Amino acid sequence: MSWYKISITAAIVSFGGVFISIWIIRRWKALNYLQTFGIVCPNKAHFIYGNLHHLRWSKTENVQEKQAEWLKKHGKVVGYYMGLKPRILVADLDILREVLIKHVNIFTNRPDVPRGMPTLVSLRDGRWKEVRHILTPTFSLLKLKSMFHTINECAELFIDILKKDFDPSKDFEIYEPLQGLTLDVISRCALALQLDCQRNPQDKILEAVRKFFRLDLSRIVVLLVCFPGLRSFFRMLFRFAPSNKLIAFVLSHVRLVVARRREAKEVPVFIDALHLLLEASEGKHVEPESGSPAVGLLNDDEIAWNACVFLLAGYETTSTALAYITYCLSLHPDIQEKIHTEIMEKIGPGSSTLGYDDISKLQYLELAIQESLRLFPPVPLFVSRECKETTTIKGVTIPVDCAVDVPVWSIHRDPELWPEPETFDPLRHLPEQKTGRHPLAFLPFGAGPRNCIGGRFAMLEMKCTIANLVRNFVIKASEKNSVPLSTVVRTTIMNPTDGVWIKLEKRQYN
Ligand code: HEM
Repeated sequence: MSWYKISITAAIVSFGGVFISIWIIRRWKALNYLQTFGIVCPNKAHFIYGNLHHLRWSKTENVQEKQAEWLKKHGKVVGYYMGLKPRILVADLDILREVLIKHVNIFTNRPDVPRGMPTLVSLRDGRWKEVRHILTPTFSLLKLKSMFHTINECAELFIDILKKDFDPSKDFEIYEPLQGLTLDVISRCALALQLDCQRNPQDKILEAVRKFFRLDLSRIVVLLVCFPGLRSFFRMLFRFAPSNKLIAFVLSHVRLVVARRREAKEVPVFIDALHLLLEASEGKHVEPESGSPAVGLLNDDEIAWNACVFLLAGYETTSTALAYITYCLSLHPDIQEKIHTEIMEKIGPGSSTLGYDDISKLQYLELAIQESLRLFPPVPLFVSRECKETTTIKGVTIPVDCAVDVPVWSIHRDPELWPEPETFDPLRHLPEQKTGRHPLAFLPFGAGPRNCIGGRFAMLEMKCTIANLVRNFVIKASEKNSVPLSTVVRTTIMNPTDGVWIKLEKRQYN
């Protein structure tokens, strides 16, 4: 071999050696980042995955159970790594109050949400604040009142379809019909888009959003978590991915509605989210904080994406919550009967249409819904904030770029906050029972200025649906459900793995 070939080989080997050494040192340093700030990391992080394999690949436990185990063993602040990304699981409610509420300027953004989609969920810093300000009035009490008629119409159709299809001798899977219901409701209330998913379970949009939430992106997510440097490459590939096609499909429908609205220049019967978004695009609505009028305006992309996010966020979360409530009531006939008695006393028997004021009288029903949200929070892993500057709270130093994760499921089942946490007891949520309990002990909708914008809307929809259901049927337990009910978190929503099975018995009134 000639000398110059030897020197080229030697140069490549040395260059490769230096490159690999730097890569190893940088990874090693990254995986010791939290420890240098005194954060306890209970499990040794894998050089490639971090602690991903501890959380996501267990055959016996799901993510939220593993988190609960760490917190039980190692205290209320626990560090871990998703790939190289440092994260701190914080179950100390005083620290969480500082993070979610007091220091919102430092903890403004959600970590790891895909960038490039200008939605409320993923927007950052000042732009998030402006868009949140524009969209907050969408679900004010007044607007909710004007939406109630539409919500109840969909709930009544749900009951009619159940009555037509039901067979008292058969077990009935209720999660899928509930998904049709919630998509009909949110598409009408947020976008004035008349879908008919309940009568047409093959509706293309329903199928598209269903597929979107069932996509198992786990392998790609694992790669991205382990090698964040690959993100731009995958962003390019995602254009061709099925999930992107589904979003594009929903987006194109939303854009069509936007165009029709603009042409017609009509004001809808009630002011829906799309109307507010369109007004914002014309500068009628916004008071930009920056002083420059153009900054506050929404562009067409932001309108379509945010309308789309309402559709997605409002559909899966609420149908999942409703499925768990139905499940809890099927196991607790005594509580179901109390709800029925309340309906009889406050509204009366018969088949009169429910009104907004009727629903606000049903306090015990609201307590039962809250208790189901405590035991089965549909969004248990999404309350999370990225730290913009190293901050010390109650002696715990949270380093810059680290994510603070709120273990909602563990907090909701902490026996110090909730005695006998496995017991389904709606009365825990009575105002007098709440005194003395930390305000952050219950966070199914997150907390602070970045909490769920649709929480009140979801509560109204759930109360209306369950009131209609309990008024017409006795919900009975089915043996088809696993005990305890098996759940799975694919991305953000905790779904019942095999749906929710119940039996229904029609109520008879004279
Ligand atoms: C039972 C139903 C629902 C549950 C359990 C739920 C739960 C949550 C949670 C836990 C968050 C994160 C909050 C945080 O980080 O502090 C969130 C955010 C959000 N939710 Fe919901 N949600 C529900 C229904 C809805 C509905 C009906 C809509 C819209 C119509 C909606 C729209 C959103 C949006 C846009 C965000 C992001 C807010 C922001 O970043 O400013 N959600 N939700």
